[in-house]
Amino acid sequence: MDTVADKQKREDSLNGVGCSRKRKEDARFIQGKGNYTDDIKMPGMLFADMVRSPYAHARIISINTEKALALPGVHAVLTAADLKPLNLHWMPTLAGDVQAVLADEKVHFQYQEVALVVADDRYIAADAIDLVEVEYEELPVLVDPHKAMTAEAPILREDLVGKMEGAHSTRKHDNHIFNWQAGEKDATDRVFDAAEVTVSQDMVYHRVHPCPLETCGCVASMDKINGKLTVYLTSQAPHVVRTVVSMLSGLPESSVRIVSPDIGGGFGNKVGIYPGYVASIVASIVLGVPVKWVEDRMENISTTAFARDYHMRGELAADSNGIIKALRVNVLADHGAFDSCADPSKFPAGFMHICTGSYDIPVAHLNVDGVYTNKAPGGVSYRCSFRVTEAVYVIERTMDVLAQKLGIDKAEIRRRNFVKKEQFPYTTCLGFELDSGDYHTALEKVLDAVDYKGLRREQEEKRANGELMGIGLVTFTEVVGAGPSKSCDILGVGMFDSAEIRVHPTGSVMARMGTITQGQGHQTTYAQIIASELGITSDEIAIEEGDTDTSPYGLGTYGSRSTPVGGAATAVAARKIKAKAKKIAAHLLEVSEDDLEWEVDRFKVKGVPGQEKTMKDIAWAAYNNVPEGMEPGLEAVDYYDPPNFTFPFGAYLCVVDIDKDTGVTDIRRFYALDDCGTRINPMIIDGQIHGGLTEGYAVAMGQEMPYDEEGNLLGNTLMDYFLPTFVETPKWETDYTVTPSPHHPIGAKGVAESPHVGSIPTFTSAMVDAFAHLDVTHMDMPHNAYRVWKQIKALGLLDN
Ligand code: PCD
Ligand SMILES: [Cu+]
Repeated sequence: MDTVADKQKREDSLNGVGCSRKRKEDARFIQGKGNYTDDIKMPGMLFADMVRSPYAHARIISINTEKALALPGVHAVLTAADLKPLNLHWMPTLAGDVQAVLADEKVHFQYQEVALVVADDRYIAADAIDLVEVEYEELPVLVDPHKAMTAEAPILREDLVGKMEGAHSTRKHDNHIFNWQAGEKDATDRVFDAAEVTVSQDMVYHRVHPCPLETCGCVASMDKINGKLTVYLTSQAPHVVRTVVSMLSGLPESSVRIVSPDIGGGFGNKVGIYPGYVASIVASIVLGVPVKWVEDRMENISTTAFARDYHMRGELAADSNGIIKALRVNVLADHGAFDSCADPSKFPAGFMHICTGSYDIPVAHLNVDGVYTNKAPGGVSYRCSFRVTEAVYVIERTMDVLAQKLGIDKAEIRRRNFVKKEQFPYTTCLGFELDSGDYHTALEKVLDAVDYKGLRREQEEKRANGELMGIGLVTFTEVVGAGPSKSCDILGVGMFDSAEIRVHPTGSVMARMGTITQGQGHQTTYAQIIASELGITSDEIAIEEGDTDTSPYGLGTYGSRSTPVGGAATAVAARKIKAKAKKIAAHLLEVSEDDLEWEVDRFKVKGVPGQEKTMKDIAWAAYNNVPEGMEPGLEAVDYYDPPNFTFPFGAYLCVVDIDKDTGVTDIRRFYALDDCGTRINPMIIDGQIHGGLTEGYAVAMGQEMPYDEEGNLLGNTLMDYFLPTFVETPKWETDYTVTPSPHHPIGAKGVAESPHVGSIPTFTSAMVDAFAHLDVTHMDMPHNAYRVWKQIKALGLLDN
């Protein structure tokens, strides 16, 4: 007998969408049984290490490898001269520039790759590094991006001199990379000229570095007998790497296999292709044996994929009630020595034009100039969808400045300017179509939860006592899920993603995706989507990603795109299977398809109790009893090209107490409300939010990549570079609302980046708020105790 209880029981046993299922992958991780790139061992494998430049800008006069080659155990030392005949001494970047694989005549940043040593083991390779003699002639160094386009600036990229047509625009100077604009300049300027109130705030979004626990590395293995190149690589985008390797090497894609094994965190650091990978592949081809190259922590921090380094000015025009009339944003982007930003091809400034935020802004103009400096290349989206972090920072900071100028409360000014629930889908004046949102509800929920009015009263009392307490508030909108192929591609490949699902005769499932988990728990959550769609329990569904020989082509995992794109492909592929299953069920039950209805895990004949076939029955029949003319088997592939991005949002509030004598900050409270539409696994979402908030805290309060005037990076170890541990990390409070995406098959939006994107301006907002009564409108990050103390001192607040 079917009862409601029975149905519920079957539903629960699926562990499908909405269930806080424990992470399947944790069983191996917590037992030390993960399989990372450095765990890969192959017969005859050699080890590589990199000779790097001590100078930020210098000409290479000569490289002498003799002594290094004479060291017992050393097999080869590769330099640009060895790569040149193969035309591999330079490689194309995702941003349409080129980057030296091994320095060719010149070094452009400190620690740049100069030569690769290959030896019997890592220790010998490291000893041989010291024996490679490189003679340099130092050149003037350019560190300050503001000086890059001046007449006195040294020219960095001699390979580009005279080439004034860049990949994205005409170049105005030899150190200029591109100019990129969005919106309407004249119309915006006119509104500013006539506005009742305007504000303008300069801010530096400092250079930081995503810091995954596992550094970058690879094992390259050229099998000369079979002509097959296999590379184990800690990559967030293995299929793209395969395409690029094939294009560079001339090997057919079918002869290249890229495998991303377990990944110890990505955070955007593992999207790009680094010189070490190319050099290791060449070494394996030359030597005919597998070559392993794994960088150390210092190499990782100093040379791979920095993030941010945006020097921004945010301007708002408004009326005296704080209603925004126009937004103007100007950016000077420091891209380092080569433009290797990881952005979709047509977006040299990523999705910076989401800088209209959650607000109904009639007109805006965004201007971005990218320049070269003598710093490491990168420009990756460190837990953000391509410059969304920067965009949210500039609008949220400028909103606060406007509120302060008008004496309107931060919450109130946001309330007045929000895009309203009934305005969705809402097209921003810079061109994004926000799919869904309910900003007012989210904000009010947070204000109630923390007793905002009470906090403001407390702050007033504290101020009267000379104490420093700040309240930060941010209401953000992100753009994630790159993206519709019509607007987004990487090297010409559209940014769809894929899923391939096979249901076996006994009803268990093997599914493969074009994305790749780095700790997000995809093996757990994709199974939940399939479970709900097909009525098969999650535990019987195996998920595999990351091997280009077996998984369908996909663009990878970054920019919180796995759920919006890969998750959608998964649901659609499952629905294709379900449609076939329905035909088989109709055949088995000898009724028409129209007579069937779906219930949890089975098709039932409407109105005839007991006449039903479960997915398990159908799976078995798919391999021995299908309707006349139907092919056997039960599987489907879907390549999903999303119609739009998804726009998750949130409201974050932070309370800080600052010690007046030391500048030490205590994050007393941090309340984060996120809306990512349909929630697949609430526990994983909570974990993702904790992780993102912690990384946001790191960026806002401590992480930085300071360079001295000679281009020396000061602080490239974890002694200097702030990686918060359990000890420093504040306590996070999380909350949610659910506003599904109308165009996503299950209504889900991405979530993993939101906490990072949303929290960083919240910390700054709180820090500034502590000093707002003293007319401070902005403080640049990182808000470490020393910098805060200097601010306190400058304001004359110290007693002695
Ligand atoms: N609605 C919803 C959404 C979501 N989810 C979940 O959560 C996660 C996430 O998701 P997403 O948002 O979609 O994302 P993805 O794509 O997957 O991922 C990516 C991200 O992720 C994050 N997180 C993490 N975690 C970990 N552990 N590790 C890592 O590394 C990482 N990284 C980071 C980053 S940075 Mo970039 O790359 O920068 O752009 S971006 C990023 C997964 O699992 C999923 O399923 C759910 O449940 N629901
Ligand atoms: Cu970004």
